[in-house]
Formats: sequence, C-alpha cells, structure tokens
Amino acid sequence: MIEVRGLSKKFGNKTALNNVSFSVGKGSITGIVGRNGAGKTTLLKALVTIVDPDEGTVMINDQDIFREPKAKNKVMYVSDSVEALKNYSIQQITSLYRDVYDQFDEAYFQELLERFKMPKVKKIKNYSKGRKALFSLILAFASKPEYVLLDEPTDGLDVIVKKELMRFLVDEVSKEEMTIIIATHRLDELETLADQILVMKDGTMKETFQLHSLQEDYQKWQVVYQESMPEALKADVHILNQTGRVYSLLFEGEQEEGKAKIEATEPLLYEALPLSLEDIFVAKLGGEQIAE
Ligand SMILES: Nc1ncnc2c1ncn2[C@@H]1O[C@H](COP(=O)(O)OP(=O)(O)OP(=O)(O)O)[C@@H](O)[C@H]1O
Repeated sequence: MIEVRGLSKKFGNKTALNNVSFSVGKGSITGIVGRNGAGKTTLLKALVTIVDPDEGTVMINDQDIFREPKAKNKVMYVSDSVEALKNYSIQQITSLYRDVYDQFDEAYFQELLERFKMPKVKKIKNYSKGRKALFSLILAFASKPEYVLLDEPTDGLDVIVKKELMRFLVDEVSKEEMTIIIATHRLDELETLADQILVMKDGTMKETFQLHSLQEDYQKWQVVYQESMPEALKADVHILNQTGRVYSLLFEGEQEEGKAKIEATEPLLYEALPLSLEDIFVAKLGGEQIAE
C-alpha cells in the first residue's frame, strides 16, 4: 500500500504540491488527472524521492521512503521522457537493469519485446518516439516492481498500440498483483482502466472518485421542456449543456430520486444518457475542463 500524507513542495515561490494526501491499495490502478502544471509529475517524482518534499510523508508497505531508502526499491517510475536512455544499446540497458534490479526477468523482457512487436534496433535512439516510450514501459515491467508509476504512458503511441498497452496493464494488475499509478490528461483512457481517480488542481488534491461506484452515485439525463427548465430543479442538478429547451443534466444521488425530481417538473420528455467521467469532472469543477 502507498500512503501519502500532507505532501507539500515549493519551487521558489511556485507551489507544486500543497498538502496532498491519498492512499493506493495493492493490486489496483489509480489515475491522477489534472491540467498542465497541476503537480502530477512532481507528485510521482516525490513517491520515488527524485523530488524531495518540503513537508509530508510517503509510506510504502508501511515504510517511510525518506527514512528507509530501501522501501522505494519496490517502486518504479517511468518518466514521459526517455532521453536519458537514448545512447545505449538494448544490450547495455538490459545489463544495467539486471545489475540494478534484483528481480529483473530477462525472459519476460524478451517476451514483452515480442508481444509489442518491437523492431530490432542497435540503439534506443533509433526507435520512434512511441517505441521509445513503449521500450521504457517494457523495461519497467520486466523489472517486476510492486508499484509502477507511469507519467503520460500513452503519449506518442498509435491507437492500436495504446489498446494493446491498456490490455497489458489490466493483465499485469490481475496476474501479478501489481499496483499502477498513471498520471495523464486522457480521462477517456482511464475510464476503462482505473479503479480510482485522483483529481489535481494547482498542486492540491481536489477530488477522489472510486470508479466502481460512479454509475450508482451519478446519472446523466437529457430533458426537454415546453419552455425552460423550472428554477426549482436548478438547485438539485448540474447543467452540463443547454441547447434551447433541451438540457443535459447531471444528478448526484440515486436513479429513482433523480427520476422523481425530473418528473415533478413535468418535462415534455426525458431519458437517461450514458455517463462519462468527463461529465462528472466538468460538473464538479465548476464547468472547467480537465482534459485538454
Ligand atoms: N524543477 C522545477 N523547478 C521549478 N518549477 C518546477 C519544477 N518542477 C515543476 N515545477 C513547477 O511546478 C508546477 C507543477 O509541475 P508538474 O510538472 O508537477 O505538473 P504536471 O501536472 O505534471 O504538468 P504536465 O501535465 O504539464 O506535465 C508547475 O507550475 C511547474 O512549472
């Protein structure tokens, strides 16, 4: 389990993390979403002591990573930039990883290179941008860490490889009891993947959502009125969209309760619509888009 308590970090006058607390259970996928500069990368780096926080603690399996440096060996951070590796050959990197990570599994590494149809190249720099990103993911998973922190893992990957990667992440979590944290702008990708979503804004943790209960906790409705939506309903719903007399509404609460409230306003017609994470975030964060 990862437990973060009261993490704060300033760079000069700039607050990158402000009293951030959350926990992540084993064998789960957590998404951290937020706009550019929200503090996602700083948070991930603090979890592996690349960033030294001004305040707060990070406990990994009940060990404080700043007091017991060995604790962080269970965690692998995969940066969104692979520049550091580019001048190495695949062989050099493999032997480096073998030396540094006790659990590095060479056979699994080869299996993953094949699974993702990685072309044979002499040096990492000969890979395309997407392939470089994929290569660092393969290295990370072949090192068999307990926790993997991925920073924008799908950047530069084409749609097919992205889908393959998503399937792979889900497999790893169920098969290996691995725990994955993904920082991303891409809400739509997390929807099918994450168990929990953490929303960051300006260095603070704004909201935590458990995805399995979202469909029970929220509903989206499309409602059409003869003239306009009665004022009385406005206090109970978030208006996601309005085009003339047609409204998309988000209701927080049980389905039957939402339905009864809408029926009581005597609309011309209404129907339930499929709910997306984006709808909830737009409503929750005062109409401000998170994804870009
Ligand atoms: N080493 C640094 N020196 C100075 N400021 C920094 C440093 N690292 C991060 N920051 C600042 O801290 C804030 C949080 O940055 P961070 O990279 O963590 O955000 P992010 O959510 O990962 O953004 P992005 O999605 O653009 O990668 C930003 O305002 C950034 O400019």
